[in-house]
Amino acid sequence: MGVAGCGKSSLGEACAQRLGLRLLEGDAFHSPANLEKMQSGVPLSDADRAAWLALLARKLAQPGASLVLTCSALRRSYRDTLRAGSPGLRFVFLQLSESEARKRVAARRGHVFPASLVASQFETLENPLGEPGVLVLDATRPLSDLCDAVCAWLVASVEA
Ligand SMILES: Nc1ncnc2c1ncn2[C@@H]1O[C@H](COP(=O)(O)OP(=O)(O)OP(=O)(O)O)[C@@H](O)[C@H]1O
Ligand SMILES: O=C(O)[C@H](O)[C@@H](O)[C@H](O)[C@H](O)CO
Repeated sequence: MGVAGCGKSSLGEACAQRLGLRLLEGDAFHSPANLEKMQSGVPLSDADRAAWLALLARKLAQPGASLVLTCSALRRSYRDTLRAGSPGLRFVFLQLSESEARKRVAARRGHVFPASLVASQFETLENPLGEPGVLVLDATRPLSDLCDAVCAWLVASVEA
């Protein structure tokens, strides 16, 4: 989880590969209306995100589902929607400054999400620190370090 550009897709893919889990790209499940809204520079509202989060929660809660999901999950209530049917769910929060996020998003070409929307991501973001099952990582660390940290955390929590 985290704002646009924090590295969810990059780290999600690396972890899924390392752990032999399926990767579910949350962004692939946005409705055409949501995609169009973001593309035209309008931030999504709670109402816009509700059906998307409910769909992702259902996917996570499918029996036998063992997967890595990339999802912005910016607010506590959004994370609680995802947790509802999946009590073992863990979140990795990739923490990045607004200026670094804007730089990363602006450097991407052909992506639906414009750099002008980065500020709204930070206005919506509620830091998950202190919620159950959360690992906070500095998103500027090298990808392989981040992947090591996630895997070590997961293994430790399974063994505990
Ligand atoms: N640990 C990292 N260090 C440096 N650059 C990174 C790191 N992780 C990702 N990036 C770069 O930052 C950009 C955004 O990464 P990525 O697409 O994985 O983020 P995201 O959170 O999935 O973004 P979005 O939700 O907007 O699709 C990419 O150009 C990627 O190569
Ligand atoms: O909740 C949201 O506002 C969205 O999920 C965004 O975070 C983007 O889809 C994503 O980051 C793509 O760049």
